[in-house]
Amino acid sequence: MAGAGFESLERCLEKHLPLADLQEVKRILYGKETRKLDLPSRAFEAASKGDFELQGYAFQALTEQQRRPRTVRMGLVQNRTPLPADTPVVKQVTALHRRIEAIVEVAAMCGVNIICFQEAWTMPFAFCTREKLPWTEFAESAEDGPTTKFCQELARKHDMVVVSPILERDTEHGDILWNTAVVISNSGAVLGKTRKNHIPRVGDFNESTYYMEGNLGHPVFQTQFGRIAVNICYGRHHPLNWLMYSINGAEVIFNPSATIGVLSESLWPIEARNAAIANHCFTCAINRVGEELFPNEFTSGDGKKAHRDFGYFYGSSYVAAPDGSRTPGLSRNRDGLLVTELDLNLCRQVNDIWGFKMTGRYEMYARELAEAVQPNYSPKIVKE
Ligand SMILES: NC(=O)NCCC(=O)O
Repeated sequence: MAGAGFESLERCLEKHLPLADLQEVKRILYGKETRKLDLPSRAFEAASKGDFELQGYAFQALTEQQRRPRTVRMGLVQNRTPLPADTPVVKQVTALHRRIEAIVEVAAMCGVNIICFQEAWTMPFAFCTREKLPWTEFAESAEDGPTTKFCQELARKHDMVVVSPILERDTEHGDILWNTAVVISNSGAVLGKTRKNHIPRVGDFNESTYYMEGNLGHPVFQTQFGRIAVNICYGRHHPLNWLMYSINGAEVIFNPSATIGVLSESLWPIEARNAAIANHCFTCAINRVGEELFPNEFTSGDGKKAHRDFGYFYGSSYVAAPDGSRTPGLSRNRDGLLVTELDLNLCRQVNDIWGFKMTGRYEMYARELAEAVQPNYSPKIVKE
């Protein structure tokens, strides 16, 4: 399994394919070509100084007679945890705040309207350990914890909507933990929060020791820059999860994630992209980067030796559009900011062509699913 040595699929194709073949391969693998965004040179300079990658692409929609283009810029941030996992908790959180602050500065130079960070961005992805302290100390209030306050400052300063996925401690309800994304308006107000609906129990991703399946359903947030939703990590394997955000009107669905190569790298380019196609919306898939080493060994319940690392988080964040086109991914091995310009009018334009909302037969599925979840249901198998 490739680690940091393999930079990205795109670089590999560009390096090895003759130009004519490369164009055809990209047409088939990536759909209609996204235009490179002309981002300010000072943004590239700041990114290079801050040692993170900066890429920018634009998706086009057709010009309409009665609606003006609804052009907005999204920022996706992928990053390593800058300090070792055994550093004191507050130091780690502060280092992450400083890192993200620098990346958001560059996003602001690039005119980003909505920015989203990776899943549980204020901490190492410690859920594999199944230990409680110190990891549960990374949990914070979604409404007024230090990270939310930090993001409110960013939102106000840069007139930017901030999507901040954190480990939430809900002091109003028994001090319990949730895997939550806080959505902060560009005014600086907390617009609301959404919780991870599907919790993995796969190998080291056995997260149910910490929090249970979200209880907030599928909220969509009306922002000044479009209607957004957040489908956290493992939720991307569940087509109905994407569907419900889309039914509630999401035009852009973020998928902040933490996932490793050995488990999901071949699924990664497919799932969020397929969700964009199936639901006539944009999807933004974000993954963390690098290896995280924990102080104590843990096992994965698979008979293999105990280990202290999780595997390789392969980055590769990308955006997919309702017409099936997608940006190249950020690299597998560097912190990065992906800036994309979207015309949200594309959602309805593609809906009018393919008509999945119209042909979806939701009433039939609602009826059949309502029957199928009954304890006395017997599957409709026709036998001789
Ligand atoms: N964080 C998380 O839900 N990871 C699960 C692994 C995956 O969905 O690829």
